[in-house]
Amino acid sequence: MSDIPTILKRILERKHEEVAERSATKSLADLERQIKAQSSNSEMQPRGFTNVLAHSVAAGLPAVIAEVKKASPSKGVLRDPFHPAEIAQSYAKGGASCLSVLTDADFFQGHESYLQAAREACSLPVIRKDFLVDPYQVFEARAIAADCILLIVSALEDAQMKELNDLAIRLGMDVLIEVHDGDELERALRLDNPLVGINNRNLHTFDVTLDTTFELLNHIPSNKIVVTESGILSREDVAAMRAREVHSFLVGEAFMRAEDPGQKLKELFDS
Ligand SMILES: O=P(O)(O)OC[C@@H](O)[C@@H](O)c1c[nH]c2ccccc12
Repeated sequence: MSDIPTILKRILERKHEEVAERSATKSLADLERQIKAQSSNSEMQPRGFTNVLAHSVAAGLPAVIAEVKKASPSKGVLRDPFHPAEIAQSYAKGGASCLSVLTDADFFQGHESYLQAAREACSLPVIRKDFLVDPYQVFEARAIAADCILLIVSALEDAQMKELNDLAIRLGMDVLIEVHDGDELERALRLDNPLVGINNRNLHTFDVTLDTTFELLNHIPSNKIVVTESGILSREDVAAMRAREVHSFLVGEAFMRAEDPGQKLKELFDS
């Protein structure tokens, strides 16, 4: 992994430190016990992230994974003040299929409590958006009731990716596998997983182009659900994707900059 980009590399280094710090405070065994103790609580049951997307797509409707994100390394602060529960309710009202909540603190000003607050405020399935490099973080995701995790192919070796994927599934969560180029896609397709995210943002340079999705699309078997991620800003962007049979979208910035995020969702996606 010598050529991983500096920002991604910095983030991943920090994630390894974070896991070391956190597991010194709360052991993996403690986390597992917590998950077990919570498992009888119906509020904690996984909400079926992939299922919700699959239903929309089968009905020919756009499925929007609406992101709760205060800031990003490339754009700085996107929303201030920032109230995850209110944003979640607004998204639910606006017709979102699922939520994506950034839990990374150091680069995205996210927090685990934001995921919990957003999830409690609605009945939508939620993906923990973070940089997962260790099984500890997968257990952590389930402990805060995440319904799905993100795995970024460029951040992981094959064996690690499979380990984290299988663990998430064992814990009842779904997995969104994120790719940015053909090599990563090939690696992602080796996992038996229905959800493939194509990130239009290059994590090396932060450049965004929707062509990333258009180019990789032809190499994805039709039984996969393709989620186009990042840089969806206008109704034209949405129309261009739908014309190519891409019906699932992960959108953050366009919503976060709007006064009423759910209203903005309707503006972009209502026909
Ligand atoms: O804000 P945008 O351009 O609509 O993008 C949302 C989402 O795709 C982006 O936040 C994202 C995609 N993959 C990630 C991995 C980590 C952190 C963030 C991301």
